[in-house]
Amino acid sequence: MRIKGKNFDGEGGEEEEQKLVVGYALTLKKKKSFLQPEFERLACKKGILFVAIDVNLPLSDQGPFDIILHKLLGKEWGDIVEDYRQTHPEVTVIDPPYAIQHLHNRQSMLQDVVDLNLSDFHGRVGVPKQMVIMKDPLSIPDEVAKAGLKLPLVAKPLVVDGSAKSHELFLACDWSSLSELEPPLVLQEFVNHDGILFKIYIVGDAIKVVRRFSLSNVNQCQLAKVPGIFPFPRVSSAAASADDADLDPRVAELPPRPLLERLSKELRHRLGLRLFNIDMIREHGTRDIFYVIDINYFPGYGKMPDYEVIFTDFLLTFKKKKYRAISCED
Ligand SMILES: Nc1ncnc2c1ncn2[C@@H]1O[C@H](COP(=O)(O)OP(=O)(O)OP(=O)(O)O)[C@@H](O)[C@H]1O
Ligand SMILES: O=P(O)(O)O[C@H]1[C@H](OP(=O)(O)O)[C@@H](OP(=O)(O)O)[C@@H](O)[C@@H](O)[C@@H]1OP(=O)(O)O
Ligand SMILES: [Mg+2]
Ligand SMILES: [Mg+2]
Repeated sequence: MRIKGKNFDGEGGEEEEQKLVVGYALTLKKKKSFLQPEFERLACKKGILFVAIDVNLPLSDQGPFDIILHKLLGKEWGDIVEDYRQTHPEVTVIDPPYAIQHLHNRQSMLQDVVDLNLSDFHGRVGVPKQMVIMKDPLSIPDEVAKAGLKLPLVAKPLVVDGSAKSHELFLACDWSSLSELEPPLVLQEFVNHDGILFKIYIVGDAIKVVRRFSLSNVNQCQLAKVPGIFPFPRVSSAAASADDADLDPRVAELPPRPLLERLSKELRHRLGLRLFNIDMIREHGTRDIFYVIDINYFPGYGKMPDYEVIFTDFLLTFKKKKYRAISCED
């Protein structure tokens, strides 16, 4: 007998609380950073139960789930999730593998920002001039010159597959060194941005923006003095936030809220994704010229302030009238 969201067994009057069951398929690293004890506790209090998916067992034999969250490498896993999505329309799979795939290529990931053409809405949002090099490193200087790109350039592996190598970036400061780079890659003009980057986290309809430290400006004089290609560290994914740093207010000023809302909403729809973040920089010497340089699927939400509450609220929007006899201790 079901009464007002409770399930009674009819005999001893035992109550079974309704649970929202969230199956997750995440790497160990991601599980550790995302499923922090405080988050799990809060979610549990709100009736959300996280269940680990065993990737060695058929997905359909597990559950039942209300929601599936996933971020694992490889096409094989993507195919399994896509197949499950097709055959289990009653389960909310966050997000569709084909939509996530779009962010695995550094060229296609920024295409929607270009198409969006946000040129006069509380500021301008574009992407740095960039080109793709598929092969033949020796031809890079010529190709770059033909495309009209200016030095310095940021060289990024074309494919982002979650591996450490796909995050190995280089700053290329002179023409001849360009041939030392390893295609396939994206070459992107380096945009001076006073060393500060805005990470815009999206969780469904929610938006949270934080400041992170980034690369310092590079001037033409420095360029002439230091020819070559230089690897650079993953400065902006460090946990250290620049939110409390003593910054020039013109540099620290967050991008206008209406612009962030419009950009996030558009990208959510165009990408067909609910969980991602956008790396955005403000061009040095301007107040409202912004560039999107990177978009990441299911980023490090553990570093997002208030992520526990924001994520719990997001999951609760999928709450369905289902009653299950699973307790948080199971
Ligand atoms: N076009 C650019 N102009 C200036 N700085 C840039 C540019 N592209 C990248 N950077 C700097 O390099 C960092 C890494 O670049 P990017 O975010 O594209 O790499 P990633 O490996 O995808 O990083 P993430 O860890 O966020 O996934 C940026 O956070 C920023 O500090
Ligand atoms: O390492 P963290 O948990 O912080 O998350 C990072 C995440 O790594 P993980 O998914 O393996 O955890 C990265 O994913 P891949 O591109 O390598 O797939 C990428 O999204 C980064 O941008 C995230 O850092 P953030 O941009 O949010 O600071
Ligand atoms: Mg980035
Ligand atoms: Mg990235």
